[in-house]
Amino acid sequence: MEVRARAPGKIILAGEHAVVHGSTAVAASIDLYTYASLHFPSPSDNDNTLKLQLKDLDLEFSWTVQRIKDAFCDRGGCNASSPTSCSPETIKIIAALVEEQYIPEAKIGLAAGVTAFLWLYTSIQGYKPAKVIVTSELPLGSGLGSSAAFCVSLSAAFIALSDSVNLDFNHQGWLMFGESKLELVNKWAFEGEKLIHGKPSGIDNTVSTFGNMIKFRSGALTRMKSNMQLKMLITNTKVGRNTKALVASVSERTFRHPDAMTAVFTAVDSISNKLATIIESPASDECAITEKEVLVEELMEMNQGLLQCMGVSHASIETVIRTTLKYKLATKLTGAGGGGCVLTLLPTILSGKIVDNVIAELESCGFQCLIAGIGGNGLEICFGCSA
Ligand SMILES: Nc1ncnc2c1ncn2[C@@H]1O[C@H](COP(=O)(O)OP(=O)(O)O)[C@@H](O)[C@H]1O
Ligand SMILES: C[C@@](O)(CCOP(=O)(O)O)CC(=O)O
Ligand SMILES: [Mg+2]
Repeated sequence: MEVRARAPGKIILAGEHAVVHGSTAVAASIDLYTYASLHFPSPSDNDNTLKLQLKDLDLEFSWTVQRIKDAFCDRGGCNASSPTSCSPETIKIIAALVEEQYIPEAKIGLAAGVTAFLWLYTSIQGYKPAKVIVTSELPLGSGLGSSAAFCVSLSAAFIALSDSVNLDFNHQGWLMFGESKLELVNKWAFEGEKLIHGKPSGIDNTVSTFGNMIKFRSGALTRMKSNMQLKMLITNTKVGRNTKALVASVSERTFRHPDAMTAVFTAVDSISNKLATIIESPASDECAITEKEVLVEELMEMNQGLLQCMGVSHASIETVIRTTLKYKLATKLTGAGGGGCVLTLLPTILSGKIVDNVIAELESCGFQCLIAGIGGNGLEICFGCSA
């Protein structure tokens, strides 16, 4: 029995970081996915291990089921239908299981992902032997929500083959979960994100699960009906960073300057709400589209200024901003910042030649550019698609 799940990455159009502190944010899924497949060996395979293969990173981790049971002192039955947080004691147990595995020093950030994997698997599936294979089209640790897509795809694969679900295993091709299953996956994925991010807002796992474009505030999602075809250039500065550390640094700044930071978060909230209104409002003709794009650009610039106030910009991000400004284009960071990816709005009237020139100039600085499809489906699963 095998299932494959795929979960998209995301861009945050407005409101990152502030959303952790209760402000509104706007995010959209992108058509780059993380895939997780779950395969149970048959009894004749005589395989008593739990394996996690990170295929594109050329890494495999493996534990005997007995080793996991011993570590957890056989804590008893799992419960797929009731998402729970990993306690500090269990984090220590899992940390010991992760430490036993070889993770190259340069990729030590993966330890958080492997921790989330072990928590999600043992909580949803218990101590069954299995092989889990993960591949991803998303750059890791770059602001495109790879951590959330990882947690969503794993949770979905584990839930799809749990005893509590009734699915059509003969369905051909990609299949969407119903609303209640999506909510269950989203809750589990949030628990995984907590192990990777420390204090996530939940926006990344929510947009990865439900797809499309969403407005998100204090854990609640509003699905948006976009009336605007946004074309965004995504520039990866390739400067590595870690969301957990950046989220913590904003919290520390908020602790030191509560009044100023509250004002910053309030301003971001207004920007996100205004952006959502513009995106959702109908445009009657070409001119109105251009006017809307100018407003979006202005809001992106304002949001970027406030992200600078939060201390999460970076010299590489400023280079992208300066470069695109030469072409009169607006740019803001997306995700946690500190490097990672940056968004530039490509207005509809912009010629292909200019787009090529901007990309060439950015790539000559060592950055990587891509244009992704925005607002597609969220999580999907497939029974016949092997990894
Ligand atoms: N495909 C994957 N395999 C293993 N771990 C992953 C994978 N994708 C994400 N992760 C985990 O998520 C971390 C990156 O998350 P984060 O710092 O939030 O950046 P982002 O979510 O923007 O990519 C990685 O260091 C790793 O622990
Ligand atoms: C900074 C933040 O708003 C988004 C982080 O996104 P990413 O992990 O950098 O893709 C944190 C959060 O909302 O949980
Ligand atoms: Mg993340």
